[in-house]
Amino acid sequence: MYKVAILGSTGYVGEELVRLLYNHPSVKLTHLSSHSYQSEPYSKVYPHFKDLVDEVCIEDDLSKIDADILFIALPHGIASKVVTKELLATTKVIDLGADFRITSEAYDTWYKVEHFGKEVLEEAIYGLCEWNREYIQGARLIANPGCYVTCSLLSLIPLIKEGLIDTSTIIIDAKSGVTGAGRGLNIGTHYTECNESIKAYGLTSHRHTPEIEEKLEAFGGKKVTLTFTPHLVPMNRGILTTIYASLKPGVTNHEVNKVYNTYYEKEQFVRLLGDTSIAETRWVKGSNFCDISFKVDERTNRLIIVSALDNMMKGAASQAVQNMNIMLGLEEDTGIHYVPLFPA
Ligand SMILES: NC(=O)C1=CN([C@@H]2O[C@H](COP(=O)(O)OP(=O)(O)OC[C@H]3O[C@@H](n4cnc5c(N)ncnc54)[C@H](OP(=O)(O)O)[C@@H]3O)[C@@H](O)[C@H]2O)C=CC1
Ligand SMILES: CC(=O)N[C@@H](CCC(=O)OP(=O)(O)O)C(=O)O
Repeated sequence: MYKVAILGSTGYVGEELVRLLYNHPSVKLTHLSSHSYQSEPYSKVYPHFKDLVDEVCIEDDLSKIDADILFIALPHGIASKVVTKELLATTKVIDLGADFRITSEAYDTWYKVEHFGKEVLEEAIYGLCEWNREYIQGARLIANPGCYVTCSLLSLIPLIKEGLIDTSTIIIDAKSGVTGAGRGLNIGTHYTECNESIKAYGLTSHRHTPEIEEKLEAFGGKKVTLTFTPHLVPMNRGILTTIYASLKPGVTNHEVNKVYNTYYEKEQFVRLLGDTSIAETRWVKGSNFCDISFKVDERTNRLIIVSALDNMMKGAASQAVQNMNIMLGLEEDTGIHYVPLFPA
């Protein structure tokens, strides 16, 4: 049994990690950290864990944590202080925040907080499992991708890699459930402020933009500058990305289908709906699936890709566990092969 610690265990992503790892056959949850709930039983913070996870939350003092694997589910800006070469010498780390996902230059520009871990940043491996397995296997530090980013990258990388779309025309119109904003109090996610309304935010400035562009270039092989506009939707979970791009001359529906199949046919967590049904957040809730659908608009010569995943699962916690499974040489679907929850 591998010993696992979680920093930020009381946040939404931390809670999802606890749920998944509690059921994971190869790990034992040994340290659940919290600032606000120190010395409180975890099941008091989240009563659905009663009689299941009653362990007491501890402070996030790493000198008191002896774990084989450390998940960090803290707001960005903290992990870069916590992760050191000394820590990595004894512990595999999976960070679910943004601190190790992008170059330090992009981080400085878009996050505007000091990065304290530049010495370890260069050894971080980007944990987009379907595209980076080979490197994840030997990694000591994983940067788990962002939720909007996972949905966007899985949809776009094959098409860019195979030159099917004009990379100067990409527009990602994305929607997120409210859990995407975390559990902390925030006026924008107060019930009366977000219910019965849909709003766009972060126009031209959302922090996932550089992550999407950087990784499309890394995995797709072409420099991309795109428009990314996220929206907050009054639902608990889910990411839906509707992506528009002009097709290169002569590219047909058949070719798009073929390319997706080439890359994802054998991927158990990417489900291809082709152009026969359209991806929806409800069909992936509580699962590690990313559903991808598309339609060629022959009138405008534009491709429209609609993809969905659960922001707390494939967009965060279950992808992090998938990364852990790869790092440890376990079956990749161990503890994360859930049928989506419906109705939810
Ligand atoms: N929500 C989502 O869908 C996704 C989130 N992420 C990323 O995962 C990370 C966690 O997100 P999420 O769970 O949503 O956020 P939450 O706000 O729900 O949880 C954050 C956690 O960190 C602790 N915390 C807050 N501030 C501090 C601080 N200053 N120092 C130490 N601990 C602190 C909080 O609890 P306590 O006070 O008990 O310590 C809480 O446990 C973030 O980096 C986020 O960007 C990534 C993908 C998707
Ligand atoms: C709805 C909402 O507010 N979503 C968050 C993104 C989710 C998140 O936590 O960001 P990372 O994936 O980078 O960690 C936002 O737009 O900032």
